[in-house]
Amino acid sequence: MTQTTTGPAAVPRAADQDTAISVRDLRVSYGDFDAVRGIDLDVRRGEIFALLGTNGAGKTTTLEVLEGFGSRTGGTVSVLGLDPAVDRAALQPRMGVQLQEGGFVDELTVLETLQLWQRLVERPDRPERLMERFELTARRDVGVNKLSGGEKRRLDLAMAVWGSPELVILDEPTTGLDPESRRRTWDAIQELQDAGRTVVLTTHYLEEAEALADRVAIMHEGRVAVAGSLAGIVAAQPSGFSATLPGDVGELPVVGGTVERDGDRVRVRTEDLQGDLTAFLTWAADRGVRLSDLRAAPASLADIYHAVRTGSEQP
Ligand SMILES: Nc1ncnc2c1ncn2[C@@H]1O[C@H](COP(=O)(O)OP(=O)(O)OP(=O)(O)O)[C@@H](O)[C@H]1O
Repeated sequence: MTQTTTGPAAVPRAADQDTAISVRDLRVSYGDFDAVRGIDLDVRRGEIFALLGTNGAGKTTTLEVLEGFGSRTGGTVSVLGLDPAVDRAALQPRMGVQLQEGGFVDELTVLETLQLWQRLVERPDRPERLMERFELTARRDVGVNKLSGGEKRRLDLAMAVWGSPELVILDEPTTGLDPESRRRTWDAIQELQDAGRTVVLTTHYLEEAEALADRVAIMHEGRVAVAGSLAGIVAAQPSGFSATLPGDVGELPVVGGTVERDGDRVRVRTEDLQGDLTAFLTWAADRGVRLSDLRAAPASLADIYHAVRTGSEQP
């Protein structure tokens, strides 16, 4: 299916010292299917921004527009002060990109691939440094078509961070990596930020976003459902407590939050943790109900993601 496009809808906003990416009302349609349905995004310079979301939410489509590979149906997009649909050539030296599936020349070895990259990319760097950084030195003379999935992912990442560009866009950088390689990739992403670079990444691993991202956006069905700093979006969500009941205890107390029951396990999500927990404990004490495994906890990113996925968090 081909993308429908009416070209850039408007001139992007002027470059802002603090803003790396600004997206307003971005829309992308494939034929009559609306993959991205009017999203706004702001990525600040020097931050790590994670785009999360369900399968088919529109993350890759959005990244492709930012990278200048995908065309949009509507909206304005500014990347490092430029419109990627118009200024891709000017952006290329300033931006490193890792696509979801890298394309290599099968006939080349790892070293030859990086040497070719050295000739193509305007930012200076050395194949040896990148092979060392991404544990590919032992595979330097191996054809890229013989690499494992994880090794290919690391080679792809090496090419994206080549010469430490101003902005790095990574589409699922750690998918298929073993835990140790994932950890090293996180270190490499963190190093980019320490050097003042901006990183935008997509991931299905919530712990990855929690470990790395300053701010996140969760997409669902072409829209941004939730966006902000991790601390901010978690604080805006109801907390919860859970406990296991000893058996049949009759009617549970009425509390302000939502009560879910699964066998003897009861879970309450509430805006008023102290009030509802007090009511629950008072009810248990009055009836001599002995609760076990009682836990109170703030909302987690997983809770928020679940709420987005199940539609209880509407955009
Ligand atoms: N070239 C295309 N033609 C038609 N539909 C497409 C095309 N590319 C993507 N889509 C559809 O657009 C929607 C968004 O796809 P996209 O790849 O952006 O999602 P995603 O959030 O990256 O998903 P995932 O997490 O599964 O990688 C999906 O429903 C997908 O099938």
